[in-house]
Amino acid sequence: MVTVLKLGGSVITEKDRPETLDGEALAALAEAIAAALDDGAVEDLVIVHGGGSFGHHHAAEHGVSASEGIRDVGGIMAVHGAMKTLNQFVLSRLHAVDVPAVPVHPFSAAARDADGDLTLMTEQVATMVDEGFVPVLHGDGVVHAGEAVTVLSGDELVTELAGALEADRVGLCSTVPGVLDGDDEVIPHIDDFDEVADALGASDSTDVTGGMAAKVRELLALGSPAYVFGPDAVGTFLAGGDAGTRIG
Ligand SMILES: Nc1ncnc2c1ncn2[C@@H]1O[C@H](COP(=O)(O)OP(=O)(O)OP(=O)(O)O)[C@@H](O)[C@H]1O
Ligand SMILES: C=C(C)CCOP(=O)(O)O
Repeated sequence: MVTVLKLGGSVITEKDRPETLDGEALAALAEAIAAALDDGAVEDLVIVHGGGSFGHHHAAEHGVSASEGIRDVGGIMAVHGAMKTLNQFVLSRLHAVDVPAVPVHPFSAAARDADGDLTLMTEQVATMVDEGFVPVLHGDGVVHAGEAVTVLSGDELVTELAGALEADRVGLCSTVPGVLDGDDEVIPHIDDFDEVADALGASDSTDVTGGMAAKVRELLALGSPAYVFGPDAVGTFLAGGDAGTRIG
């Protein structure tokens, strides 16, 4: 029973203040994750986190997105370095509550071809899980044929991992309580992109990878149900309950 959980960058950081952690939000999520592992609600867990004010500010500053690449090593290292810093914060908070979290830096484990299609090494993630660890991956830069380096979003990693590890449950924890309709009410279930396309916008803050519309598209392509929910519902999701919006 593999669960893939993404901690949104907009949840664990102050998204509009460069390189600022939301330590309280991260600690609360770490507690909920530790509790779910302790009481056996979740057996095998893979965590992915987004960029928030660590990755996205540098990516915007250096003009790199998921499709527009950069070759400048200084810019590449600014994005990758900031994401490694954020990853270290996430690991530390998980270690503080005895979650056996270990890092995977996607820059060194992935590539895109000229069409933008991603290949991600997942054998090491599977072995980490088999050995009782909780791998923690993150949005990152990725080498991209013909573009040098582009941005690899945490959402894309979630999709890849869910397929490769045959995940039973997939969850994206964001700042919103779910995908919202035109009246800001949570849409309980989405199984068709066009039905909700009008309500889906970009992110409110600096985000080079696309906000809610891109998430819904990625999750609908999964083939297994996925959930988008707010930080308060992470325990419900990990316990196997219906949290926020079910997609697919
Ligand atoms: N219909 C919608 N329902 C909910 N959120 C929406 C909608 N349309 C746009 N959004 C925006 O999408 C944001 C969530 O996407 P965003 O990419 O910012 O989140 P994240 O995954 O938590 O962050 P990161 O990409 O840094 O990991 C919300 O905060 C909101 O601003
Ligand atoms: C901007 C970078 C490097 C990470 C993007 O990951 P996301 O926040 O999941 O979209």
